[in-house]
Order: sequence, then structure tokens, then C-alpha cells
Amino acid sequence: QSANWDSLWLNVHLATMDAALDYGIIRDAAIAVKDGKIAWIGAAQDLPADYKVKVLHDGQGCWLTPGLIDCHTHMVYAGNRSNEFEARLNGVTYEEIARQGGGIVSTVKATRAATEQELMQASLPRVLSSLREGVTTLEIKSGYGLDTETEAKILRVARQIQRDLPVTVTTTFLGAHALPPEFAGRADDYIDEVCERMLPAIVAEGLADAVDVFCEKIGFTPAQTERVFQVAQKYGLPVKLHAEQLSDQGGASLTAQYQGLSADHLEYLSDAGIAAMKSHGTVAVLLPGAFYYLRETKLPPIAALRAANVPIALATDCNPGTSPMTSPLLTMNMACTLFRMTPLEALQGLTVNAAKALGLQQTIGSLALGKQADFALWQIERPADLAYMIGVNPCRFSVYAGEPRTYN
Ligand SMILES: O=C(O)CC[C@@H]1NC(=O)NC1=O
Ligand SMILES: [Fe+3]
Repeated sequence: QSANWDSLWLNVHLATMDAALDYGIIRDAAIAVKDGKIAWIGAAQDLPADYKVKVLHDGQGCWLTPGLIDCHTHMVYAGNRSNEFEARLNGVTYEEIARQGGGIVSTVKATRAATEQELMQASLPRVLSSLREGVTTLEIKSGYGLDTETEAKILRVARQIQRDLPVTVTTTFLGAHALPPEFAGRADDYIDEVCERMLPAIVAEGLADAVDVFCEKIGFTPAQTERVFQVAQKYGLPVKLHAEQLSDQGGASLTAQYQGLSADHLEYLSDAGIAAMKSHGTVAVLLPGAFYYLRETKLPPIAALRAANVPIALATDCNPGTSPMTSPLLTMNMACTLFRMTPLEALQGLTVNAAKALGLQQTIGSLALGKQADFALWQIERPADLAYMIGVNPCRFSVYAGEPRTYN
């Protein structure tokens, strides 16, 4: 029976990302879509002679990659902290800023005060700038509410973004992001609140797809982290972790022990942590934006991660305090310039490995038969251009579930 497709893209070069050691390049290619899924992929000359198709697209010699996946963002929040950025550069210390009510607490105050509509309005410009760079899947964390009502509000807005825009949004509950003022000095009591009231309420409303914790000296201890992981496990939610960002807390090992999807940041990751991640298939998510913005000097152990074959994903960590950036393209450039990753590794980091970090590798992350037809179309000469240029956005448009999308 002859092929009968909804749409067909011709005159494109593909970087399928469907090969471990290469971009999976198919030049002068064709890719067909049926019911939002990839129905045919290959060299145009190999197309079946008798196919039928409703819509034909001319890719005009552009490159087509899997839609980009930003697997670690705090994209939904109110307010901004440019005032602190300016104060720091005028010599005010972090401690002084914290004393004046700055830092995460100031974003929490603004987010608690915002309505859902205001939160959506504040987040849309960040989401749109991400989609304009070919992103088709976003992970969005809570963590700026630190009370049940506001944590739920953030995740409702994240769900609304998926309903309103051509993007898949996976949500992550990060109630254990920081200690709210009303629990100052009472971290264990706050973890009780997170485990006994917040997470159950979030689960009851179906607002979280995963659970995360900020495991750090200035965050929560491994013991407190494990308490949250145990409740996540009770509810059947996968875990991930802000781990080893500023010190080695053994967070990556703990995450691997709970079959965590990913451990993120990892500047201070140990060999034991790498071995644990390797044995449990936990993905390493590197966040060069935070490394750059904090002027961190300790590089994540990239050579050791490579040697252990731990998949390395990349993400923007878009947040108002330590990585106020939305650009996946700049993230790839930073991964190459700061972390000395290759352009191939950088693109794997925002496609196949980012899909793994979200547990979505069966449906997105590479161009392969049966996967969701999420593409990005680039006016470039070769895939390395995506990590090479800073400030140029070569994305012509993205395709979400088979439908071309542009953003005014
Ligand atoms: O400063 C902020 O608003 C968030 C900081 C951010 N959160 C986290 O867990 N690690 C970070 O760098
Ligand atoms: Fe983060």
C-alpha cells in the first residue's frame, strides 16, 4: 500500500542525532510526517515512487535537527534581580544583598505576590525567546514559591504554557530550593512541610512530572534531600538533583541510588559520583550559564564523564539569580568555549542527552521513525555553526508535532 503522509520536507540536510559517534547526517534528504510523528526519513533519492502527501515543504537547502530540549530551567518567576547585579558590580557583598532581602527571597516575594496571569505575562518573553531558537521541549521547575499555594501556582502556569504554545513542558517540583523566611533556622521543619503537605498537594493536582532538590551547604543536606526523594518515590515520581554545584555533598551518588533521571551542575562531582551515575544511568546535566555568571573556576569533570560514558546534557538553568539567560545557542557556545566540549557533544547535550535527562528518549531527542515530529530548521553551512556563532540566531522556524511554527 503506497505511503500516504500529511507533510513532506524536501531539499534539506538532516542532523538526525541518531548515532552515538556522529551527527547522523543525511544530505539531500527528505523527512515525512504522519499524525505528528516521523513516518519516513532518508535520502530524497530513496523516496518511494508512489507516495501521496497533503503538504510539501521546500527546506531551501537548510539543515534540519531535532527540536532543541532545554532540560533544566526555572523559567516561571516574577520580578528580576538586575538591581542586585548592579549592586554587586558596585562592590556590595552577597551578604549585604541578602541582609537587604535580596537573593532567592526577593524572587519568592515577587512570585508570591503575582497572580497566575501576571506570572504568565512575566514568563512569556523568556519562553518565546527560547522557542525562537528552535526549542520544542522545556523543563520548568517550581522553587520560587516555598509555600504550597505559590509552588502550585508556578506549576499551573508551566502547564498553561504547554496548552498555549507549541512546546512540550515537563514540570519539576523544587519546593526544597531554599528556606523561606517563615522557616528561618528551621530547615528540618521546612522539609516536614515539603514532604507532608506541599508535595502531596502538588501530586493531588497532577502538577509535577519529577522532583528536584537543591543539595548544597547553602541549600539542603543529603539527609534532607533523601527525605524528599523517599516521598517522591512513594508517589512514583522520578527525581533529579541540583548536585555538587559549590561543594561535594555526595548528591550525585544519592540521586543515582534513587535511579534519578539526572544530576545537575556537577562542578564538584567526584569519581565515586561518576561511577554511581554510570551504574544507574543517571544523566549529567551541565549548566555553563551558571558557571559563567558566577565566574566559577572549578570545571565539571568532563573528561572523566566522557571516559565513563555518562551521557552529558546541557541546559540554560534560566533563573534570575545565577543564570539569567534563555539562549540554548549561547549555552552550546559556552559548553565549547568554557568546558571544551565539541560542537557534536554540545548538540547531543541539547537533543538526545537532554531527552534522556527528562526520561523522554523514546519519543523525542533524535530524528527517527515513530518519534514526535519536533524539528528546528537552520540556515547554516554545517551543524557546528550552532555552537560557533554568538548572537546570530540562524533558526528559520521550528516544527512542533509536524506543524511549522514561527513566533512574531
Ligand atoms: O539565585 C536564584 O534565584 C537561584 C539560584 C540557583 N538555584 C539553585 O538551586 N542553584 C542556583 O544556582
Ligand atoms: Fe537550577
